[in-house]
Amino acid sequence: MADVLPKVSVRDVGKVFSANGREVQALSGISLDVHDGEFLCLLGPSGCGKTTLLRMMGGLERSSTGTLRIRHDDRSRPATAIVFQDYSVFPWKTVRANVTFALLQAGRSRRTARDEAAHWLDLLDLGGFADAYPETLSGGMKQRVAIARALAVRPELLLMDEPLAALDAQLRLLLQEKLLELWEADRHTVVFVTHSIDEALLLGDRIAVMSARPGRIGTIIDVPFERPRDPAEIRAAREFTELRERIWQQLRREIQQEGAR
Ligand SMILES: Nc1ncnc2c1ncn2[C@@H]1O[C@H](COP(=O)(O)OP(=O)(O)OP(=O)(O)O)[C@@H](O)[C@H]1O
Repeated sequence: MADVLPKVSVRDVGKVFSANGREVQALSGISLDVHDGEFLCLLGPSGCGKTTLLRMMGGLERSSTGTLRIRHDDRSRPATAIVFQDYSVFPWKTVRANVTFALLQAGRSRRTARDEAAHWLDLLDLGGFADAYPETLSGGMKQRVAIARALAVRPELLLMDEPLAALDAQLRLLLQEKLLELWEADRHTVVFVTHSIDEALLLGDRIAVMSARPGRIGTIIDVPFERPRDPAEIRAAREFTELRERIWQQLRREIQQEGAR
């Protein structure tokens, strides 16, 4: 009955870090399911453990308590791929080689890797920069390389940790729209960490709002906008404004509580 199991199943997960003889309880009692083909956003105050939870899903961190399971059905695809905030691309490789390398690692033949890399670079409007090195690119372009690389290997679960946070406001809007378009074309499972309520409302199917540290899942909001979404229409909708305010009030309380401790 693999098809009824969630893609990601998190049960009562806690995480304690030990640093400089001090223990930090980063997460506590996290339970959450992510379903096949769902775009789930994690939103929460700074330091509430969003990155920690995402890194656990990507196998980069172990939980201290509880269980976290990722359902991996198709062994020809990687279980996960991660896009970080800081444009983590190989600086010594060209744009094309960055993407081709990931595809070779994922088991593609050299020829298929080259063809698929070209396809993804075109989709991310990087076709004209295939032979450039990352240092010659803007932040937005570097991040598009990182996104192309992650999407190209077709992971069963794509994890994104504030991928647009370092971009300027206009570029961020453009890349949000690009991500929306690409995601709606094939609807793979995504967990996306963001600080932006607007971004979460535009992209997400559900938004998990976390409490201040130790992070817990506070509420989970179903985003009511139908797909495919038109960004301009969504941003202008009354429901968008109302939901944004509701989520902000909740975040505000969490941030104030954190500040009062
Ligand atoms: N390797 C580590 N060692 C010690 N403490 C850590 C480590 N990683 C994270 N922490 C602590 O765990 C808590 C959660 O950190 P995390 O980065 O997951 O939060 P976040 O919600 O992603 O924060 P932000 O929104 O600011 O990026 C913080 O208090 C952080 O200092």
